Amino acid sequence: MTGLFSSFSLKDITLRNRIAVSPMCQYQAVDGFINDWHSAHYSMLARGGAGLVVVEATAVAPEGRITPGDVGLWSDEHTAGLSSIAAAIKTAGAVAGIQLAHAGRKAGCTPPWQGGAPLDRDDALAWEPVGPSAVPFVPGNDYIPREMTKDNIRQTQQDFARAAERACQAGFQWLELHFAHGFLAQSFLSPQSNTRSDEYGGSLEGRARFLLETVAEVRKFWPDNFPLTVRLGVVEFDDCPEHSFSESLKVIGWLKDAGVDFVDVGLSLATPGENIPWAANFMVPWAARVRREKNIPVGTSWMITQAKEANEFIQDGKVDVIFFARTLLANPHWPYRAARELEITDPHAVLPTPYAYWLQNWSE
Ligand SMILES: C=C(C(=O)O)c1ccccc1
Repeated sequence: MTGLFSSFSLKDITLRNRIAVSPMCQYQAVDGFINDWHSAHYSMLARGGAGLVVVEATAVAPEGRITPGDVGLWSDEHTAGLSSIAAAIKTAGAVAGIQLAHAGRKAGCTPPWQGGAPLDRDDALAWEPVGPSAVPFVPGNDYIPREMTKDNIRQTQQDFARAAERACQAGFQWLELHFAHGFLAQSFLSPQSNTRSDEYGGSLEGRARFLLETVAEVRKFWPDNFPLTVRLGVVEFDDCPEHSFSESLKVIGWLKDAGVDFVDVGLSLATPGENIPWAANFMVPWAARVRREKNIPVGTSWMITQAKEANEFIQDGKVDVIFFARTLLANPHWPYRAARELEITDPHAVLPTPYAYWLQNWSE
């Protein structure tokens, strides 16, 4: 019976259940390197019973970091640390995934708990952001990205490809390209941020070109038998969400043709003024439409917290995998709680043996 605790196979990879740890930036790295924080963080989440653990937005270039504390994979030297994370995730029984990112015009900021604003220009850690056009994320703000040249574009696409190659070398088996949240790829797609008049702007084909060319380059280095996925902001909640959604459906068709196997349906966040309809499960209907209209497996996230609802979304064929973020931060053993609530046979078995043994006959 399909449900939250049924397996999910894509290419040669099988998830033990439909619960994914959503990539969640920790902003604890130094020069992109993994440290004890990440080791404990990802081991904790992987031992909680999820089927897939996706490592946080990992920068493909130093200037693509959201903050100086972002994890990086722009250098061969980063591979060893991430390989230990991939190994820990797989040892715990989950599939190891990683999200590759470039924050574009949203790069070079402080972590959200320090305000999330751009670093002071005289901060030794600061750098100039880049983007499709010299259009700031905050209208009228003087934190203006440098417009990328075509050489810059090609270099960034190669950065994604080489980072994908390193991710495979590190042992990851699920790759997510971060094409959402107003970061670089999303900012090429959105006419709010891309005012280019060359082949990387203007028409939808032009605005999607960076995404499609990046997928084509990554496809050369990421094994065909492992899932190549994207997190894509599919809707801009402006005065006509259906317009951006219809564009996104076309782009998803092109991405599928280019070799994308799965879409993690996300938010655009291309501009600060979006009127996001925050509510429980509010992205599920959008994900279900993508799945139905483009015949591609999907996942989604945002304010999904209830096991019975999540189970129904899978059973009803609305989504294939659910990406949980704060639900799992709040309780890393949430999958075990969900298994009990859904009355799965041997719910304790979602946990590693040393935990499962002591919980097999336990009740509160
Ligand atoms: C740091 C983020 C990411 O990696 O996507 C993010 C950005 C905006 C909202 C939620 C998460």
